Amino acid sequence: MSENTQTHPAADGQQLVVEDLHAYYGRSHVLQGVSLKVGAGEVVALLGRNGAGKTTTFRALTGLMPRTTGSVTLGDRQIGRKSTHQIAQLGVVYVPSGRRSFPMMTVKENLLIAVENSFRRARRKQALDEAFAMFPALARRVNTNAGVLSGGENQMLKMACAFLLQPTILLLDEPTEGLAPIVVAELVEHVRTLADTGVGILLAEQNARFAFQLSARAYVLNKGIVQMSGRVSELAESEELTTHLGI
Ligand SMILES: Nc1ncnc2c1ncn2[C@@H]1O[C@H](COP(=O)(O)OP(=O)(O)OP(=O)(O)O)[C@@H](O)[C@H]1O
Repeated sequence: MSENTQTHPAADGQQLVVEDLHAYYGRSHVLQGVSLKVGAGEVVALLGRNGAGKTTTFRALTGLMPRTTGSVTLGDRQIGRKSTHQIAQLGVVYVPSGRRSFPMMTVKENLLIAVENSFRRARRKQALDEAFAMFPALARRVNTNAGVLSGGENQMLKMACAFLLQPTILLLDEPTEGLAPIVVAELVEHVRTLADTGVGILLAEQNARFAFQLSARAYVLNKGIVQMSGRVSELAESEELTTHLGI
């Protein structure tokens, strides 16, 4: 991964543009022409019920689906045909839902894996310090095995690891899944702080209330199709939204 003069340069202003994305599991045509945009420093919600296609969208954007068509660009680069590793190196980083940190390794060891991928030795300590400053709860658990963290702490660890990969665009998949409301409220602040560093965030959520606190724009998926999109201030008033999300 490329080095920059600052430890965490704000993302370089590149926009993610997805046009007419189709994805298939075998014969099952799951995404049927998804188009969306995410700009630098923007939090954009990707809403939809269970099975609407949110995770499949993220998998398709990061080279994890067996068959896709359509165009995915980051800035002026086509990334749609690249490998998962190359896509991450170019700055599109996927944070899956559920518990996926290395459970038998400590918080610090998990973070070091990300740091060693992204920074030369001389800059690693500074980068780690920045991650701990951004997620103070992790600083208090530095030598704790990731496997015994609470759900909220684990989510923070995943977000901190992603931050250390110096993303341009973060794909955050249901960060609130299974978390208590008080922890969800704390996560709002962390997602905002990440976006304030210039990272564009595409936030997949069933929890529309959480997503609406963070996002100015949203896309609503239903059966692999973008059924609605626009400004959250307008979508939130729509009865159609209630039908699509069951809220
Ligand atoms: N490995 C798979 N093989 C076949 N079909 C799959 C597979 N994974 C998901 N699907 C199907 O693809 C569709 C979209 O699922 P996806 O997981 O993308 O939805 P989602 O919006 O992320 O929902 P959830 O919140 O439940 O993850 C669903 O109909 C689902 O059953």
